[in-house]
Amino acid sequence: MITVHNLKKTFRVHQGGLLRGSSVVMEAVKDVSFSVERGEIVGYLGPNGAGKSTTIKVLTGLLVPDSGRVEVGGLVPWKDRRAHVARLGAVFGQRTTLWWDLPVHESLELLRHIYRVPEPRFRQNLRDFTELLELGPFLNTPARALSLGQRMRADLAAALLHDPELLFLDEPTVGLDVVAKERIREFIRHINATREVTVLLTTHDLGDVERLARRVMIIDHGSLLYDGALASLQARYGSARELVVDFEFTPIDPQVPGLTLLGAEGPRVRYGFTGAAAAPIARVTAHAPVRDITVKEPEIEATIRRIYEGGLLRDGII
Ligand SMILES: Nc1ncnc2c1ncn2[C@@H]1O[C@H](COP(=O)(O)OP(=O)(O)OP(=O)(O)O)[C@@H](O)[C@H]1O
Repeated sequence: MITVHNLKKTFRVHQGGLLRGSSVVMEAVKDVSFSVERGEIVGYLGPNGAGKSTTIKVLTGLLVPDSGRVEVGGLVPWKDRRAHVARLGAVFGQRTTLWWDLPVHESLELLRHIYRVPEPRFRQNLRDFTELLELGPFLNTPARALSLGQRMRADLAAALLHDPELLFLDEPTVGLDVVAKERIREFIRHINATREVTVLLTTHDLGDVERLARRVMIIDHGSLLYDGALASLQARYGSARELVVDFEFTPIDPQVPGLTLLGAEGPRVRYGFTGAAAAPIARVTAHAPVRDITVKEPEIEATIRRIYEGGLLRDGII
């Protein structure tokens, strides 16, 4: 579906004013290669300024790269712009594609004309999305009067009305409460499963990634640092699992052979371990009488932070 080979995009950045100042070349995307299969949901992650939007803009045909080969569904985005755009949809959490003063259904009608969606297909899609996204109560409301969650749902419908094969989602749940986030994620999963829509998801919300994407790509300073399963990222770069033990009494010596002591506060002691929990639990219970034990999994958030901060994957470590 998507093939990107040695993609490079630079910007000339002016310093000290356009007329007199000098300019430097900023390498937003350095040498990025990846491919995405039809029907995949891929999380595209990276800290601010990493190069995510630049990649997406090239993929949508908005920017022409300096060099590299890019094909989406057999088309070169910036060359076959019209045909390309007809096959993709996009939702940007931070802004809307709806007309601000028009009732939602009129925006959708306008998009039907722009994308030349056949009338029966439009009706069917509108029916489906109205039901799945519960658009009914606000189809007659202008976009400016929608809540953020309603606006996001209307934007998703707008992006999918013309049956795109590929969907770009940029922060699709930003600013929403947990219930609204979950509803949007459920819908994305649904259209991916039932319509085989390929999804490229850029987000800072790792909940989106955990719930939607099995595969993640991580970019930083314009270079791809990781491309693979979310699960292996966690297994390879996540911190250790944690055993939180409440002993019956404050142990005289909280050290347990084979476990890493992370901290002790009265009878509550935390240990780090890797692998299965059974053996560490047996060790702890043999050490002193135990009242309660919980296992804390390392958070994906912490793993990704470690990668950004430590440059863990840079310099050929992967
Ligand atoms: N039009 C432009 N002119 C000059 N520099 C740009 C332009 N667009 C992006 N850049 C620079 O390129 C780098 C990559 O930016 P990009 O917007 O792709 O990052 P990002 O990963 O999408 O970040 P964010 O998460 O903040 O959206 C940044 O240093 C940015 O300042």
